[in-house]
Amino acid sequence: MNNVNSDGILTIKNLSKSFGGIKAVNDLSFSITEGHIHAVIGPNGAGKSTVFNLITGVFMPDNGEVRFKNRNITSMRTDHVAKAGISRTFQNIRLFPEMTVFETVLMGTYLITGGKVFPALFLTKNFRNNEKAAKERVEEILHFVGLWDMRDEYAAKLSYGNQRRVEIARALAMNPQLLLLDEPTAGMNPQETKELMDLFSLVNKQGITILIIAHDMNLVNVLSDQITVINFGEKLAEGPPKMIHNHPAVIEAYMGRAEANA
Ligand SMILES: Nc1ncnc2c1ncn2[C@@H]1O[C@H](COP(=O)(O)OP(=O)(O)OP(=O)(O)O)[C@@H](O)[C@H]1O
Repeated sequence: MNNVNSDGILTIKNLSKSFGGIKAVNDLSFSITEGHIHAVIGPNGAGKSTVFNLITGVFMPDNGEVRFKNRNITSMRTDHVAKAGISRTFQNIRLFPEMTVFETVLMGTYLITGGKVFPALFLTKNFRNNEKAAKERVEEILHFVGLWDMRDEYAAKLSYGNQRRVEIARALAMNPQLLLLDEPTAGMNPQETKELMDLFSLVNKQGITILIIAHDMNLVNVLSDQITVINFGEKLAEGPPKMIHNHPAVIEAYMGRAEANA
């Protein structure tokens, strides 16, 4: 189970993390191929969000390694992980109530502008050039995600589906090579889900590799190239959607023993 392709854009090797007595992630290894949409699925409490938090430096692993583009990023600070080229959205949408859509996405470009106080205060030429480039980038992204007409509205007042788009736009503003999406369609209606799936495909076609956590089997079956199934923090199965869909251990873990036997 722990054989991993170490040529992937992101490789996790023997990763473990416990909280008290709970092994949230247990000796987990997998690798994501550049350009793929890779899904991580599993029942509630399986350890999916913990994996994201270990990749992005929110938690330090007890054991194991995270490599991004052949660079060891294990336990790297979250802002350094973002600068290295990994950005993410959260399971619970995190938006500032007093910021417009444009301002929120502009925040994501601080990696381009540097976000430094001195040049901002004295409006240095460099700062103005960076600021102009950042605003142009935000405009481009807002058109891309379909939010340009809502740019001056408060982000937190938009529909749930559009709030999620703002989060995705903010993540894209950081120019990621790898985008991590933690249950991006949770709480969405079928129409919003369909539209977001189309958006993820478009993002992927721009050359951005995607790692997505999802509960919705249909979503991952349609969207992903590869699926890693985890349960109790361990890898249960891995493969393309067709293989995972019919995997008895996955059906049992994911949908319950009764359905597996039906
Ligand atoms: N900060 C924490 N402190 C203590 N326990 C935690 C913490 N984060 C996660 N856990 C525990 O680790 C286990 C894995 O949780 P995690 O949130 O990673 O699972 P998940 O697969 O993302 O679940 P869900 O699908 O419900 O979001 C759970 O038992 C959870 O209670």
